[in-house]
Amino acid sequence: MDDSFGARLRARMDERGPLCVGIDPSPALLHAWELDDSPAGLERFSRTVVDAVADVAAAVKPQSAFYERWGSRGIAVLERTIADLRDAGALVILDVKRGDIDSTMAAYAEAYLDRGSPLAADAVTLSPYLGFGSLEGAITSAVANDAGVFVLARTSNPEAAPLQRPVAGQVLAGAAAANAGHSPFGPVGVVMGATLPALEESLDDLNGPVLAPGLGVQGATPADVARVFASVRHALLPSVSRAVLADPGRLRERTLAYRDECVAHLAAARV
Ligand SMILES: O=C(O)c1cc(=O)[nH]c(=O)n1[C@@H]1O[C@H](COP(=O)(O)O)[C@@H](O)[C@H]1O
Repeated sequence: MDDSFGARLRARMDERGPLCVGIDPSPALLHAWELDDSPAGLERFSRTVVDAVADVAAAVKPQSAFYERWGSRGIAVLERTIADLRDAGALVILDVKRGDIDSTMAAYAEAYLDRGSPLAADAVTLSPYLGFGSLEGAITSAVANDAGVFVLARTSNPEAAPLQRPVAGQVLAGAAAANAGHSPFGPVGVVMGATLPALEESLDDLNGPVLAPGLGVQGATPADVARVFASVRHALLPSVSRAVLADPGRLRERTLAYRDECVAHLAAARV
């Protein structure tokens, strides 16, 4: 059986639809949930999200920053959250946006991708701004561990374009080269913001998944995502955090609503 990240992700997307749900326990959301801003609050928040969405999302994406705020106690909660997600059958994309050079990058890969690590996820987000080649060790490690990486290409935030536009072609070419020959997807996904008004770069040769955060609070709708990413609809993972997390009583309902809207708009989208 093919146990690669690409095969596992493909199976989840076919089974559950394409939605990725973020776990972003910000101080504002902890407050809205009437939880303490504390490791105990983080843990309660994370467990509640895991219970509500782990079996309906294609992937779940914990945002490491909100756990790192609490130092070792926060990281301990993140470890348990990753374990809970895996026990519940969810694919975990750990959002850490790491990027560094040779042995340092290798240490990050060991922390987040090595099967034996307490923080091992199915995939991590990586930043390519030390050169796409600096990620090579992490990509090799991902393949060896049946894991994946998502490399920032065109992010959802408004200030990103002047820096990223000139180099996005290199990022996409590097990802496509690493994915060549893999089926159904290679190990290297890319991050393309759901808020992008249009695709300026072709994703036709990527042969990898496309993570598109920015649904909801950042302004993108399922219709926008379907319009912009119609050409790669089978590889698209739209991602939402705050718009689903805002109300603890409606987590599952909002997840299913976003998922169903994404499925419907993607199915109807014209290339
Ligand atoms: O890598 C990411 O997930 C990411 C990339 C990007 O371009 N934009 C972006 O918002 N994200 C992350 O996706 C989440 C978005 O959260 P919401 O705006 O609440 O849906 C945050 O954890 C961001 O760090």
